[in-house]
Amino acid sequence: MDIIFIDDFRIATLIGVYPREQSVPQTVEISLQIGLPAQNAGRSDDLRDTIDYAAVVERLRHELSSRHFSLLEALAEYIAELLRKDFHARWVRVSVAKPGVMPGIRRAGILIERGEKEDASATPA
Ligand SMILES: Nc1nc2c(c(=O)[nH]1)N=C([C@H](O)[C@@H](O)CO)CN2
Repeated sequence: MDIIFIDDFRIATLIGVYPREQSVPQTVEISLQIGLPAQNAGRSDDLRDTIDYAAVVERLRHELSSRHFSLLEALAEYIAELLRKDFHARWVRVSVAKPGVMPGIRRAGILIERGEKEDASATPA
């Protein structure tokens, strides 16, 4: 399995359980690991054989500009599902965090993994 990663994508969105959080956007930090079959693009050197990380970022910008989630868990689940269904990721690790959410805490968040990490198509070395 090859893993595309996007680290600390910072974006403002409506997120939170409290009333104020439903009208004032907050910054969240999103990190993604996106697993796909090994070596295809490495061998072909063709963007069509992989997942375009720029397309992922643009899609998330679009989605998060028009949605509200109460929990970070729900946002992470939404992103994981989108990556698996629309980008055909085999396995994803999604972390979503709120920076500075409480005094003395750098950030708090959630990390989820979805899909199969084993690469059934991998040939033994
Ligand atoms: N497990 C979670 N706990 C909390 C969340 C969350 O998304 N997942 N959210 C909040 C509030 O929205 C908080 O961020 C406001 O400071 C509290 N706990």
